[in-house]
Amino acid sequence: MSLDIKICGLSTPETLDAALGAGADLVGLVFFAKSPRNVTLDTARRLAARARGRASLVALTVDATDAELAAIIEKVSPDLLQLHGHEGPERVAAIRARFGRPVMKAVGIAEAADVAAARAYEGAADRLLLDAKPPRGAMLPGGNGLPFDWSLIADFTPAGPDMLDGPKPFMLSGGLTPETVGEALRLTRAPGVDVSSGVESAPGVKDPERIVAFVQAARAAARHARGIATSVRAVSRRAAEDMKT
Ligand SMILES: O=C(O)c1ccccc1N[C@@H]1O[C@H](COP(=O)(O)O)[C@@H](O)[C@H]1O
Repeated sequence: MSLDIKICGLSTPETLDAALGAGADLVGLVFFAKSPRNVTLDTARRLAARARGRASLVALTVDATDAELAAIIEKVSPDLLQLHGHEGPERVAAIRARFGRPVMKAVGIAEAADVAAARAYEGAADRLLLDAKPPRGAMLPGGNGLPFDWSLIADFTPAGPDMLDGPKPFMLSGGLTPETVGEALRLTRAPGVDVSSGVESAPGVKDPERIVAFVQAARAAARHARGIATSVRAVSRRAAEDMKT
């Protein structure tokens, strides 16, 4: 099954182990001082060593300087850089070229124009993260536990029998929870999902049970979608064969 699941904002060995044990594909560490999930470089280095080879390690930064990114790469060696600030397409492309790591650019979505604006990053970033826009005056540009109107991105993944087998151009985030991720996947057919607040008992405090519940709910929804895609593929094949005879 090719759904990618990312658990973000992990800051302790216990909760990292819960995510890895549940089968998360990506685990995220936050490098942003204002966040309750912020980790120091030393903590990050220890967590990275624990996760290496078991899941892709993501370093989340917000308008980081080259010097800050260089320090993260030297100490933590993440597999993917998540850029969650105001980085424009040129800055994203420059970071990707300079540091030689894949880059996922987060784009806030509140209306159709934001979806169009996200397309501007498609050549510069390896992947997009379609997230809710932060509310006015919010301290954090993400990790606010707020969903956006998923119907805005209903066309981002092409419908059809191959919808789960193609490249993974984006992940969906913003207020996802174990209770809502199935519906989010059904409506958006997103090839990846990312969660932080929705698997916490308090801001910055991850709940191992909710992490497991989230991964299980997302996998169940993906299996269901896979079943539908397989049926569609079989029907298409039969129709094509009927046309030949
Ligand atoms: O989690 C944070 O503290 C954070 C800080 C700064 C930028 C982004 C942050 N989190 C990311 O936001 C999305 C959505 O999170 P949530 O599930 O709505 O809480 C996710 O990618 C987090 O990694």
